[in-house]
Amino acid sequence: MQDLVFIEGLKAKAVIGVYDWEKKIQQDLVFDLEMTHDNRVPAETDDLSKTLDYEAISNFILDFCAKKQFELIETLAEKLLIELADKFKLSTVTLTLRKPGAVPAASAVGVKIQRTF
Ligand SMILES: Nc1nc2c(c(=O)[nH]1)N=C([C@H](O)[C@@H](O)CO)CN2
Repeated sequence: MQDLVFIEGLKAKAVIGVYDWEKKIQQDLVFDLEMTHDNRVPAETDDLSKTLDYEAISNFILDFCAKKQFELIETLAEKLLIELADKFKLSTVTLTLRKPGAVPAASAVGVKIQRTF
């Protein structure tokens, strides 16, 4: 198994959706991320700068959601990963993005994507 740094259940607010009423409100989104990283290097040096800082990455996602607006969660997921990969030098990332309120009969709906940069 490859080493990972992960973030689970990160809750963000965003203006997101295809319908007119959705463009006037903020809705909940929930992010799970798995990012491959060789964790032996930070473990040997005990140095935050040698790892993927899950706090900085979480804050980047919250800020991205607060500032950007899209119709599809697919678009948000794709554009977010491109910016995250550039800023944090990510290798392979798996992102699960849930929109919990979208289908009341479902506990959650969303998308899952994996990209290698
Ligand atoms: N695959 C997707 N399907 C749907 C999306 C989406 O972003 N991706 N969005 C909507 C609406 O915005 C919906 O969330 C409103 O409740 C419908 N289907």
